[in-house]
Order: sequence, then structure tokens, then C-alpha cells
Amino acid sequence: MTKTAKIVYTKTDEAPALATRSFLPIVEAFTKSSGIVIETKDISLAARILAAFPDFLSDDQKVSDALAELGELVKKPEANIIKLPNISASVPQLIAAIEELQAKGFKIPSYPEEAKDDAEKEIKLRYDKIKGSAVNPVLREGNSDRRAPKAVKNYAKKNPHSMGAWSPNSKTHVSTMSKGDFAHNEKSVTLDEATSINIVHTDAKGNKTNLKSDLALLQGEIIDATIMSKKALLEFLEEQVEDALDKSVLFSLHMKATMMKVSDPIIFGHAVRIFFKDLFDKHGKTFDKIGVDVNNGFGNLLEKLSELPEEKRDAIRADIRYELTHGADVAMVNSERGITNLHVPSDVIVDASMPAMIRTSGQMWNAEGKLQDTKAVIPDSSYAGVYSATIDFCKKNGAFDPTTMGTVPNVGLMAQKAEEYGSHDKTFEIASKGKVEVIDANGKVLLTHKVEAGDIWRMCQAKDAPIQDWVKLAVTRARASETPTVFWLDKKRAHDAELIKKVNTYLKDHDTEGLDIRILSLVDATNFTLKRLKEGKDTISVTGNVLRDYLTDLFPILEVGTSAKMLSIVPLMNGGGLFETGAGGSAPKHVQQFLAEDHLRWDSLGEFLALAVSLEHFAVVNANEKARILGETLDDASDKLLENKKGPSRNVNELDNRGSHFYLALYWAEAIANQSKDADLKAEFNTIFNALSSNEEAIVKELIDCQGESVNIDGYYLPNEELISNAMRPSAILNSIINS
Ligand SMILES: NC(=O)C1=CN([C@@H]2O[C@H](COP(=O)(O)OP(=O)(O)OC[C@H]3O[C@@H](n4cnc5c(N)ncnc54)[C@H](OP(=O)(O)O)[C@@H]3O)[C@@H](O)[C@H]2O)C=CC1
Ligand SMILES: O=C(O)CCC(=O)C(=O)O
Ligand SMILES: [Mg+2]
Repeated sequence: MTKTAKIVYTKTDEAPALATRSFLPIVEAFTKSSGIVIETKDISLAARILAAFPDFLSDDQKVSDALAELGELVKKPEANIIKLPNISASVPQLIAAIEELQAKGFKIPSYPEEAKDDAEKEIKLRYDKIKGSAVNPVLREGNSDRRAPKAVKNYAKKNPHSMGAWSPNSKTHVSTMSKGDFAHNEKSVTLDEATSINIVHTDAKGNKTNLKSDLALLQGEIIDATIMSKKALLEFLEEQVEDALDKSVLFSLHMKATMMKVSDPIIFGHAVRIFFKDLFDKHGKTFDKIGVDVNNGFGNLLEKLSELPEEKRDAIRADIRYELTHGADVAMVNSERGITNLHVPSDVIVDASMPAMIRTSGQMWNAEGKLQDTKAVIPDSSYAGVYSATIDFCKKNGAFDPTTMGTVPNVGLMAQKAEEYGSHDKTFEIASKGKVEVIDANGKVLLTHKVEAGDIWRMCQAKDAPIQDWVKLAVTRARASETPTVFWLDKKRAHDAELIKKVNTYLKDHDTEGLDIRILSLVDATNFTLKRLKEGKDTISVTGNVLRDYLTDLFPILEVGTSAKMLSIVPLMNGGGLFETGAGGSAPKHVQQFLAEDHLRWDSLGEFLALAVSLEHFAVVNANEKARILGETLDDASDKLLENKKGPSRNVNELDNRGSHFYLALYWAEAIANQSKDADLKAEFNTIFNALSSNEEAIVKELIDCQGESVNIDGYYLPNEELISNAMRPSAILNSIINS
């Protein structure tokens, strides 16, 4: 065993970071005697901000750039990382985090929304690297393998989550563009040889601007470029607002402004301006004057209003109220606080928001706090078909039944910033009419598009090695579970057509004898999969990066109630392992509940599953038998936790996240004490198990009695370590057992 063998545990944000304060001490205590070092790396939004501004901080305030360190580690075979969900910050969140840090004495600069000089531009550049989905793409040096473990499926079958009924008369539908969008303008090529490209904009007068220079590309790489036409987008959005009004359904916009951090905020901004068209027609000049930027949501406008004289401000507020009552109904994020779907681009994120809606009879909350049928607006049509096909299926066949439905594991092309999710550094809002070309080192034009001012142009890459690895992973999963396997690729889409050629080539590298592997277009794949799902049959989805994200929330939320219970593995291409904890996010509303009533309903099951696989990986790489036993027994403990229903409840004064950690510890200790492969572990954990089990009642009482009052942890993005640790470890008895 090498001395440096370790498991790296990420410290992140919000609910998962709260849970870490309770669970990590248990993990450390349980693994200590087995030669496993657990190292934490702080990649929270606050830590990432501080790491970017050492020149503004005193020596004792400086933090290392943990994300960059992990970015190096994932390329090495020894990588073994537990990755918890982190905040992908929208601009309002970024600003809130900066303000909190400034208030805590960190003299970092404010976010320059409109950078005026070179110094501000440089600061903005640093912040823009932290913005949005800045963590996962750095760590994901491998493809994605996400599935619901058998125990989780069985649990859901026996204990189905609520599932809203679907009526054939539901007015809910998806609206997406039929022309002018990314899907319809896509062009794609596969490179015969390595080259380096420039992306060049030429305006109507022939003036050239390099949007990007000397981007190195590899042989065999698929590149594609496309545009979202501003004109087509605005027309589409206007029609949808009108149609929502006509049909009396909620207008609801579903974007991925976090991951698609350049394109989607622009689209979001257009949607806000079109939804509040009369307001912008009347007050647009005023809004410009006070620097309103609704790409950061309608909330930005509301905040900036405070800069106006009272009279003017009140007049505008009255106009807003008028539009909200007389215009189309808008879906609400929080009807009590008047927060609409259009307030903050990170409040409604398509991967989680569409399945939540489908689970709720296709309805969302309206301003009165009642459920209402909805128009889900997903402007680009590349992937919207999944949701419209699913909604049509539910209208026709009724809601899915968790007690009988099958499962849809996913193998996703993700490595090395594949496809759209790696495109933000090659996405541009076009300044003027002309053309954009991708030109190789020999001056050959690879891709070209005519553009108008305001169009969004973007280029994506998918490298050959990750594609080969992805095909291999798909065949491995197909073989391991003997399940029909579908590549969701549409030969009519330019990018997919290139990808299909590679899939057909690389499938030949593997023994596929007896396997059912097909390539189907997105809508055919959806219908094929849904029909089987309803019949209780399983189907592996093999998809690109965006569908990986969408489907691994959609199916888990329908099947097991949440994607938090997914096994989410990233086998790194250089041999290491990245073990993600579930497929969901950082659940901000769980923090609100925790702060209000000291009850954390976050379910760490995904973390237990991830740790078990991480321990198994550790055992193999380091020939450490104890680690193998710890991993196996941890899985046994998770099974028992499910069986005995010791997951966190949603309601205060019942078992919460901390209580579920206690039970996990109890069952884990029991399973280790019960094994007979390692006598030392058996003896050690016999003592621990006895201590935990004889104090069960007292510990659970402490973990429930502490609830009910509000909690102060002094901050949201950088809470006080001592306060948070005390809050998350309220049982003196449990602490003394774990600490000893
Ligand atoms: N891997 C990552 O790092 C990811 C990060 N994110 C980031 O997370 C933030 C929030 O994203 P959002 O789209 O709201 O998605 P979330 O997955 O955080 O939230 C959606 C809902 O899912 C349920 N949920 C999620 N995780 C758990 C859990 N462990 N236990 C119980 N319920 C859970 C909750 O629903 P309910 O309360 O109804 O049970 C929650 O409100 C954003 O900043 C986003 O970018 C998002 C996805 C992945
Ligand atoms: O990194 C992010 O912003 C979100 C990631 C995500 O949603 C996923 O991987 O499922
Ligand atoms: Mg997701």
C-alpha cells in the first residue's frame, strides 16, 4: 500500500455541506484503523471566490485553489474523490456570496457587472470563471455511469413516493422552436487531422474580428457550430406569452443558465423582456439608465428600482402589478414571497424542474399558491422532445406507477467537457450582421454561419478518446445487466450523424454478441423507453452530455422520487474514480427549512452509495482488504437503512439527516462486527456497535429534541465552522462514541 493512498472528500455548499459536518466525522472514525486517509478539499462557492483573489487578502485569509488541485488529481490514476453537489452560481448568487465575504472582512472586489476599465475587466474575468457550472466540468475527466441500485428500486416499489395523476385533458404542454434555433442551424464535421482553429466574425463591411484564436483540436474530434437566431427567438417567445394567456396556462421558462452560462442567461433575458413587454416599452430607457440587466433575472430589475426616486419607483411597481395581473399567468417559485419563475435564472433549472412538474400532474404553482396546468417553454428544440413525448405519454397512459415501473440507467458522454456543456468559452452574442467562420490552420473554412446582431453563435467539441471510452462503458453496462441498450442519437441532427458513425465503428471493438443495442432518434428512444418503463422493463439510455443531465433527473425522480438516491460514478479515463453523491443538486430549500426549524431533510443516501464504491475502488487500487470490507458492509448498512425506513423525513421533530447518519453508523458498525474476514475490524466494531446500539434511544432523542427552533450558523456561503458543526452534531452521546 502506498503511503499517500487517500480518499478526497469535497466540502461544498448548502444542504450537502451541512450534511458533511455530521457524516464526515463518522467516516473518518470508521476508516481510521484501515489505513485510509480522508482528506477534505473545500470547493464551496466561498472558497472558490477566495482562492481567486489572493492579492486582495491578508496572509491568514488566503486559501489554496482546491478546485485546480483536484483538476490535476483527476488526471492521475490514484484519484479517488467523493464529490458532493455544489452551487453553480448565477450572478445574483455570486453577488450575494461576495457581499457576505466582504461583510466578514475579506477585502475582495465587488462584481463589476459592467466592467469600465482594464482593472475591472480583469476582475470580472476572474469572477466569470467561478460563475455557473464551474466545478463539475473540471472534475469530470471521465464519462458518466448513473443508475438506481437494486435496493433503492425495491424500496421505492414497496414505499412509493407520491405521484400526481395525469388527466388526458391536461392543458400542459412543452413549447419549443420549430425554426431558427440551435437545433435547426447545427453544422458538424469530424477532423481528419489535428489542427488549430480561429473563430472569425466578418461584418457586412468585411471587417474581421477574432472571437477566439488558436484553439487546438485533436484528430478525430467532432466539432459543431450553430446559432440561435434572435429574431426567431423573440417571435417565438411573443407567441408563447400570448398563447399562455389564451389557454389560461402558466407561462414557465425552463433553462440551464448555470451550465450554459453564456447562452442561456441571454435567452432568459429575452424571455423576461418579452413577458414584461409593455413595461419595457414604457420604461426601457429608465431601466437602461439604472443599469438593469434582466439576463440575471427579473429580480435584478426589482432590485435596481431602489435607485430611483420614490415616485418613479412606485409608478413602475404599479405597472408591474398591472402586468402581472392582466398578462399571462406566470409559474411561481415561491408564491408566498411573490417570486416568479422569471426572477432568478438559477431558481428553475430544466433538469430538475421538468421532472418535478411531470411528477406533479404536469402542474406548477400559480400566484395564488394553487397548482395549474403549464406551458413549459424550452426555446431550443434540441432536447425538448423528451419532455413533450413524456407529457404526451402521461396524458395517454396516466402517471407512472413507482410500484411497478422499470428503471432507466444512463451511460453519458461527459468526459473532457463534451458537447454543449463545454461550449461556454466558444459561445458569443453576435455584435453585428455578417458571418461567423471556423477556420483551420491551413485557412480552410470548416464551418460557416450567416449571423445577425444579437444572434447567439456557439461551437461544441467532442473528442475521440472520450467517445471510445463511452461506447466501451455502454457495452460494459449492457453486458453487466443484460439490459436492452439505446443510443439516443438522431441521424437527422448534424452532430449526432457524426457521432453515429463513430458509435458504429467503435461498437466493433467490443463483443456485442447477444446484446440488444440500438440507435434511435430522441423521440423514438423516449417512446421506446417509456413504453417499456410502464411495463416494468429496464432500458439503458446511452446519451450525450445534455441528455445525460436531463435523463438522470427525469427517470430517477419518476422512479424513486429523487435523483439523490442514484449511484453516480465517473470512471476517470486515467484509471481513477470520481464518485458523485446522487445526481441532484444542493437543494437550497432544504437549507431554508433547516435554518427555520433545525430539521434537515437532505437525504445522504447517494453519499453512502458513493462512499461504498469509493472504498471498493480504494481496496482494488491499494490492495487493501480492510477497505473492501468497509465498502461491502457500508452497502449492507445502506440496504438496512432503507429496509428499516431510517431515511430523513420531511417534517420537523422527526428523524432528519443527522438521525439517518446515526442509523447508518449503527448498521455499518453492526455489519462490520458481523463479518468474519477481518478479526481486528470485528473486535473494534463490536465495541462501537455495542456502544451505539445500547444508546440508540437516548441518541435519537437528542437528535429529535434539538429540533423545532431556528438555527444561526452565521452565514450562508461561509457559515461559522463551530456553529455549523455544533448544529450538525447535537448529540453529545453520539459525539463521544464517534470521537473515541
Ligand atoms: N452535482 C452537482 O454539483 C449539481 C449541482 N446542482 C446545483 O444545485 C443547485 C440547486 O439546483 P436545483 O436544480 O434546484 O436542484 P436540486 O437537486 O438541488 O433540487 C431539486 C429538488 O430535489 C430534491 N432533492 C435534491 N437532492 C436531494 C437530497 N439529497 N435529498 C432529498 N431531496 C433532494 C429536493 O426536492 P424536495 O425538497 O421536493 O424533496 C430539491 O428541492 C444549483 O446551484 C445547481 O446548479 C444541481 C445539480 C447537480
Ligand atoms: O454542474 C452543474 O451545474 C449541474 C450538474 C448537473 O445537473 C448534473 O450533472 O446532473
Ligand atoms: Mg442534473
